[in-house]
Amino acid sequence: MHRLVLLRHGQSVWNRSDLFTGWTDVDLTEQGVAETRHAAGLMKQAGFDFDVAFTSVLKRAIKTLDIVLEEMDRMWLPVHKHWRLNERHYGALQGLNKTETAARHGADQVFLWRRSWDVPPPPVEPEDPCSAVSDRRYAGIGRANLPRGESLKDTTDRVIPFWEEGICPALRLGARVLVSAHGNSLRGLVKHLDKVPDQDIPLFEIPTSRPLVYELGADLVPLRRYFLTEGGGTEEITWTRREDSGPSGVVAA
Ligand SMILES: O=C(O)[C@@H](CO)OP(=O)(O)O
Repeated sequence: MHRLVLLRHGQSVWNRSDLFTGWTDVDLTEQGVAETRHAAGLMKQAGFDFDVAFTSVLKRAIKTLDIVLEEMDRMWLPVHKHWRLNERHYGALQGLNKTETAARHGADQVFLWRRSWDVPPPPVEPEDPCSAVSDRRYAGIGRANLPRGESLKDTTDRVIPFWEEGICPALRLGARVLVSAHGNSLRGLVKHLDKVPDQDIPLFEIPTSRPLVYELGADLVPLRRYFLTEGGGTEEITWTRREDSGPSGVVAA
């Protein structure tokens, strides 16, 4: 059995202010730091340990990982940072208030932008300060490959190559893996791992700093998935058939 823990970063300054964040590099709030320390405590209490960690190139996920490794006295572990684990690029929505945007464009449109599988947000222009074009950390990617606004599908399509080439080899070697990333890069990974139908993924949310544990079989097929809870407890995720979504329809209970 292989164990993988997926951790969405703690509350960020822009989570607190209800702003579309995406690739904007914002910090954790005090609450985000506290809830991350708490998450580390839950993992320690459950007897978890890690051999390698992966994170994005955004400081809210990096700091979340640093806090966990410090709390678990594992600051010496190898850490790999990769832009493919970044949050979904929110295009021209980055920096806008989510509630005000819903008032302007309608709640249905904003729900499509935020939670649909394949509707991208309006793209950002390369000259816009929200664009990643002039950001040195993305210099090696090539302008043509830099996202200007991603749907969840686009995000998943760029996360999965790193999952397959960066993370799976470590799991196959027997490493216990921690991934500190973002709501949508992790939702995309969950969709891929559990083959969640497109119409059901909008219903699945990952709270900030709540360890999501996957137990994977020898072929890295998920056997069990659960959130860690207080006192070493677990909250199982069971993908159950949903009546109105056809034979393949599943939804997280
Ligand atoms: O703003 C963002 O980048 C994300 C995560 O906070 O928001 P959403 O909940 O819309 O996916």
